[in-house]
Amino acid sequence: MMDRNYGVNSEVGVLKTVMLHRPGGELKRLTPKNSSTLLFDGLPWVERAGEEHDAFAGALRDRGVEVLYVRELLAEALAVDKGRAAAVDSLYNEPETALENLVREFLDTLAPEQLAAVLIEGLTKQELLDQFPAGSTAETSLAWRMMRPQGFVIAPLPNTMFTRDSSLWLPTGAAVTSLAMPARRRETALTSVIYNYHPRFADVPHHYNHGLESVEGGDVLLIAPGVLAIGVGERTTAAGAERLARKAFKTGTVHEVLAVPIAQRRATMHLDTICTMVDEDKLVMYAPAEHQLSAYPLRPVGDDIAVGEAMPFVRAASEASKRDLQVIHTGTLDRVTADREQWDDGNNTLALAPGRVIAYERNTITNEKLAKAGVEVVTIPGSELVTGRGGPRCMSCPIWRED
Ligand SMILES: NC(=[NH2+])NCCC[C@H](N)C(=O)O
Repeated sequence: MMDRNYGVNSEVGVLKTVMLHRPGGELKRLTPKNSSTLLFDGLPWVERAGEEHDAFAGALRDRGVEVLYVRELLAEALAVDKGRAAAVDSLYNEPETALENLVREFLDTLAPEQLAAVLIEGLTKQELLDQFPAGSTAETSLAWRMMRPQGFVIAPLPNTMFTRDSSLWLPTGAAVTSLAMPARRRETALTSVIYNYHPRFADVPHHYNHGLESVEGGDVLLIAPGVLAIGVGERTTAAGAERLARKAFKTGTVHEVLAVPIAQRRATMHLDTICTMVDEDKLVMYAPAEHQLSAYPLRPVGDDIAVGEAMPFVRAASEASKRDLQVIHTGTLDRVTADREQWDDGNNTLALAPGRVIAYERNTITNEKLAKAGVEVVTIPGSELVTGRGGPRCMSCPIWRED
């Protein structure tokens, strides 16, 4: 690890480099009609969301973290011919149609930055007609003919700001994940383009890919060096967790994986909506989960794996990490505050270093409890960002942490 500037071996090691996406035009696509399909619980005020996100990035930079942006990395990867071809090809899985040809022709006219914007923000029929009046060449396409002007020729990706989910990093390299929800699947195609074609990542080994069983980064917690916890629920399947575990064991850097069944509900879509590590021996957790969560320990045995008996999660995590883990509860013990602050991502913290986390300012009770437990809490605003149901951990993909 010495001379590499990537790799993540714990949730709390000093954060050096992180990938974010500043939300923009793709959020302007959200309407009351499409927001739930696009996985938002409200319609964010887009400009304010951008400002809140800048405060998040600023809090990271002020503490010495290098912030990389998806849009810029993508544009740089699209400047590579093969990267551009892969990105455009990822839009289609059928043989050519008149509409596809038209879109391809239009995309060919775009500079890398513009192409990156369209791939994230999407493109409507009307926008295509305005920018590329040759639209009539698609008259032989039924899809084109029947599409309303506001219909999407390229669907927007409003969840791009949750960079946690479409890839994750192990000590030895990156794993592009396989997203479960149709509204998000294309995000991983773009993440792949970045990791495959951006010169910064040229030498990085890949440990998963987006064609495999579904796994989302929000479900994967590196609770201690060499120990992964993987939530199995709405977004990550048991088969996905098993596949990732096997691949992680092959890297030689992970020696235990805890597969943690979680309820298949929106409020608990990922393991990191239920708990996150705030220090080497502390985690913040939705109180009812402490006694409900269980874990199946997986260990490598030669080329295969052994699956142990399910046991209480906190005990399994303490044993695997050889630490007596202390649980700090979200909100208060009455279910109302706990449910509210869990829903608003009170336990979705991002560790900057052991005992130092970024959290939404709105979850005042949880933040107070963290402070009382000796955790330094750096707060950021999130009134608009929270409408997408994700907090500081979901909005960040650590690429490099110190060991
Ligand atoms: N790691 C996370 N908890 N990510 C939150 C993702 C939120 C996003 N709107 C979704 O439903 O997919």
